[in-house]
Amino acid sequence: MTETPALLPTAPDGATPVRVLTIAGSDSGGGAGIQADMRSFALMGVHACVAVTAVTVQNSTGVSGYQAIDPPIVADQIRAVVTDIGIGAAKTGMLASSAIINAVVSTCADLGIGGDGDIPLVVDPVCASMHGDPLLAADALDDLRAALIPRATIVTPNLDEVRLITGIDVVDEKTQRAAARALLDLGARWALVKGGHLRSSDRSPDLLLGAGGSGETELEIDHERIDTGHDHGAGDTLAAALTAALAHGYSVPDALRFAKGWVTRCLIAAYPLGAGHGPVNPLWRVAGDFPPTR
Ligand SMILES: Nc1ncnc2c1ncn2[C@@H]1O[C@H](COP(=O)(O)OP(=O)(O)O)[C@@H](O)[C@H]1O
Ligand SMILES: Cc1ncc(COP(=O)(O)OP(=O)(O)O)c(N)n1
Repeated sequence: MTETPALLPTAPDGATPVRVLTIAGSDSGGGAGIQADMRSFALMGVHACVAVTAVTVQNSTGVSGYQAIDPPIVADQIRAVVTDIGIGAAKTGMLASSAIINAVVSTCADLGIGGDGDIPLVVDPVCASMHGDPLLAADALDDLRAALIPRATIVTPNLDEVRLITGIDVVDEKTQRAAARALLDLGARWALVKGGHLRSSDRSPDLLLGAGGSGETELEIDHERIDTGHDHGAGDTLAAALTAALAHGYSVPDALRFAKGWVTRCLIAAYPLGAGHGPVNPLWRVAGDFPPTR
């Protein structure tokens, strides 16, 4: 078995890199949402296109409001970049409302993103910020379950999101597995139940379940907990790394091995910001000597 590399291959100077699309909300504090995606994508060496779904008013202490984008404008952003620039994979983050979920789902279906299409779709089912501020209307949960999750190549809820979506309270490995199965039953090809919020544990175990080869594949991917209060954007960063690796053609389990290494390294480098929680930090990639330009 070959080892999953810690970094993705990069394109030589002047060559078009692998492209991805993030369909997500803006975080004015720069730590989560589109901003987390963009900085991780850039530092992983992929070109990221963007479909903005909402503009949040957010800092390190929470989200005080947001303005959702008109659903046809969200759909048009997706169509404009996919039909011109082309992408190897896409991810969804904050989608704010049922109307945006449905616009995203029907546009992705038209363009072969997720479902049985050729372009993998990572669904990070963002429902609320880490402070509990809502980022998805409560009446949009049915469409999340019935329309978006069935298009997901992989769905990546945290424990709060899994409880809202499946009703299962994950407290240990058994309930984590039951929750992953419930997500597959909703129609996702793969389900990753993240253990970042299993606060009782000194580990951070994520459980992946899905269809691989002849039967079902299960992978528990674990890391010692990093002792940091600065984990804002961890879920976005993990999903962005999964998306980049899938765009490079990795299998879902290998993409997860890469992504877990990436987010763990970003948690080690996380820094304080403002009065609340600071962000996970992919800027470790630019530390060190600047390489010669010629
Ligand atoms: N303190 C931590 N130490 C190690 N890994 C962590 C820590 N917090 C989160 N993770 C990992 O980061 C990823 C994102 O998880 P999580 O924080 O649960 O997502 P979200 O940001 O969506 O709430 C998962 O792989 C999780 O296991
Ligand atoms: C605009 C926006 N999108 C997503 C989130 C949530 O980010 P996530 O990485 O799930 O993590 P938390 O830091 O909130 O746990 C957000 N806050 N804003």
